[in-house]
Amino acid sequence: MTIDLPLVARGKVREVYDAGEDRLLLVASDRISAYDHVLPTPIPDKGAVLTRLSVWWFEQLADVLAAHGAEHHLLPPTHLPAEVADRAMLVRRLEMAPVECVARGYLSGSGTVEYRRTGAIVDVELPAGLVEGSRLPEPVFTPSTKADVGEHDEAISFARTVELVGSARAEQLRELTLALYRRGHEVAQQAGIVLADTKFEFGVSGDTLVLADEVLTPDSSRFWPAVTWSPGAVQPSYDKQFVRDWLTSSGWDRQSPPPELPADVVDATRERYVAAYEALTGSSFG
Ligand SMILES: CCOC(=O)Cn1cc(-c2ncnc(N)c2C#N)cn1
Repeated sequence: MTIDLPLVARGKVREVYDAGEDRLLLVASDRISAYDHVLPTPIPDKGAVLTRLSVWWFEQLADVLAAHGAEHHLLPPTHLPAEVADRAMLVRRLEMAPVECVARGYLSGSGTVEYRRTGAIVDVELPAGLVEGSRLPEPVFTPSTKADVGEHDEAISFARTVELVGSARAEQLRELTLALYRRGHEVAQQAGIVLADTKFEFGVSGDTLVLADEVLTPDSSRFWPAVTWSPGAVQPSYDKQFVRDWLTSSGWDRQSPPPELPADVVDATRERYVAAYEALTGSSFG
């Protein structure tokens, strides 16, 4: 598949193309990553489901954005290249803020590692006695700087965020990130999904803050099934658990190139992405 546009950036599972006239084309692939590896077997429709979900969230979050004097970057889907139309977003090209805006409502992953080491996540103090999967008393803003391809983002303090974007913008990023997370968590809860944490990216257009990137997808967030939520262990992933369990049972050493997934794991995983979309939006994926 060749898109006749200049490639701007390539991530693990997505590409960004220059669509001209200050616009970009964000293309979500069917690739899936697990244990920091991109797997060789695509999940059919994953790119389309996650794109449709982002588009739906941009509409759902419009009131929260407006209440904070912010906008989003999505443009009407005109003239999308046919071969990627169902998994591409045409967006405004922005000056991107050099901060990954992470909101956490639960303790997990790198947050747990930091907490175990210091009782906090960088400069965000947390109460004693929390474990992997614990719900936090209040959602917290734990920004990070964008790492190079293949590296993990590095958590930074709010003071460092202020150095990077200025005080007023840093306050606005924190407030808006937490407001967007709260809305997402509320909607997800109704759908039987725990939105444990998420990462937003923002840009600016003139002096206006603009929500960019993909939004509240299982690739930018931790989705846990609500029915199995039980603090004290790594929580099952809503969408990737079949893949994780099969990779573990396959004996893969998590260092060498990962093995191909069997068809039943691919099918079950595709179904989880579709199920998440249909539970959140109330619409059939089709
Ligand atoms: C390959 C994956 O990398 C990314 O998506 C990160 N990224 C975001 C931009 C961007 N740059 C200007 N304006 C925007 N609206 C966006 C967006 N979204 C570029 N890379």
